[in-house]
Amino acid sequence: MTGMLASVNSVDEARLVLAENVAIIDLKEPALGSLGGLDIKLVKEIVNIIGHQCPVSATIGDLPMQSGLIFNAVKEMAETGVNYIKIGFSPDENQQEVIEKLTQLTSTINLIAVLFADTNPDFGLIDRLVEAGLKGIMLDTQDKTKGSLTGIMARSEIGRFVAHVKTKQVLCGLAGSLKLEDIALLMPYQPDYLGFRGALCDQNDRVGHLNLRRVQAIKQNISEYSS
Ligand SMILES: O=C[C@H](O)COP(=O)(O)O
Repeated sequence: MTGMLASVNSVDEARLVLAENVAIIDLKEPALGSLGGLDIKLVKEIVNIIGHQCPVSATIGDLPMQSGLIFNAVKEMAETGVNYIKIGFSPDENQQEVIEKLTQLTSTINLIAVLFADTNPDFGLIDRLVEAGLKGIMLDTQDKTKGSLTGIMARSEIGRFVAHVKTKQVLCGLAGSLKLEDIALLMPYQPDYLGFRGALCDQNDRVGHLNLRRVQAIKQNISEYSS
């Protein structure tokens, strides 16, 4: 069963997608980058409003691969009560150090690693992230001007990613400027989540406002392929 992850940046947007029964409400500030971090106080406010009606994830921002910086940002975000914290893993010689530092947190905080399809990600990282105790791995895109995940990475590679993550029995998500028509291309791989921001907004403008009809159309389309 594949669920819809919807990225939002305000109380109003969170309420809108909650009413549409999305599977995960993802808190981020798209204007600040691919994984732009939302103000911590606002995250806390939204988490309190959502209560336990829907799982909530949040990003810690597009941070460099510095273990102390990421560790502190995760700890701070965890205090908001979000269910999942998403961390971007850009190719960098410090990736292993970051993973090792995060093992101190993975028994108490649900961490999701985000690999970027447009940075030639190393799928060998999947095993190391799971061994460190992360609860899920997503594929997304870093440069939002390059188009959809399906145009950036060969579908065979996307399928290989999903299959690999699923064998590890952690959550598997796909995102990256996904459009309505990408749903049909990606559903055969049965990821746990398909994540959207731009396609939910007027004119596919990810820094613009959510459009209810677009949210409904994408939710409906995923449901049709799931049933
Ligand atoms: O986690 C999902 C992302 O927010 C997707 O954003 P995007 O559709 O603008 O690439």
